[in-house]
Amino acid sequence: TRSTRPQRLLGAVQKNATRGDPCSVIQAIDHFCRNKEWAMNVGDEKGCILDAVVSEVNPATVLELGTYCGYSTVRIARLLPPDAKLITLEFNPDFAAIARQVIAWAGLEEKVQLVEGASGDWIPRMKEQFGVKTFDLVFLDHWKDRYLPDTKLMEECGILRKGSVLLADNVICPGTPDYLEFVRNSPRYESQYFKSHLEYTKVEDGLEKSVFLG
Ligand SMILES: Cn1ncc2cc([C@H](O)c3cccc(CNC(=O)c4cc(-c5ccc(F)cc5)cc(O)c4O)c3)ccc21
Ligand SMILES: [Mg+2]
Repeated sequence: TRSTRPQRLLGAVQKNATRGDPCSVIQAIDHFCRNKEWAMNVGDEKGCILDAVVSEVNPATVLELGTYCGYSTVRIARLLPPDAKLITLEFNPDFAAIARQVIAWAGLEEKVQLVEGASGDWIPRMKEQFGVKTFDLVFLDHWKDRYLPDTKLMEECGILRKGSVLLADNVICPGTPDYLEFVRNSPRYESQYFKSHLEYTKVEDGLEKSVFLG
């Protein structure tokens, strides 16, 4: 039977990237998506903004909502200090299977815990299951209508601390209007918009960085 796009993306990584070299994995995926098949990775342009925020926060604990093929997982994990931990949630088993192999090809398995399941089910279990008290950085890139409910859930579960940074992809395209209105108007967040473009296109998109004020 015909392969899937994630399978073809993994093939491009295994063919063109060097094992243990995260930058070559990132380049191989960006080349594949720009020249062969578009895929919904955060991409190179928004990826540079993601890199800057990760470097600024220098997080010990990161939560990623929506792994997909692991592109942003690799982008983030490659910048983390040695004993930092990235937990990434993926509910789609086919995406999870590809992402595990992409993360392994980059040699970043030690820093990444990929959990198969839905954000709503796992956010309440972070403390007991993984011994994580709070997250220094959360990258939101899953279903756009889940950004707001999951942010409220993270607050309720106490996994955000004063200064925790939320970085949300696609706030313009496909768009997350309810989330944007919330973080921009809530007194409990200091929000900033980073204008960019939808991955591999000229369409406007951007990242919203929101600092939880406790
Ligand atoms: C609950 N829960 N918990 C974990 C979890 C994980 C997932 C999956 O990883 C998953 C599956 C399908 C879709 C997404 C969201 N991503 C998008 O929909 C998206 C679209 C576009 C775009 C833009 C323009 C187009 F024309 C078409 C697609 C550009 C982008 O960067 C995207 O991130 C995420 C889902 C729910 C989950
Ligand atoms: Mg996205």
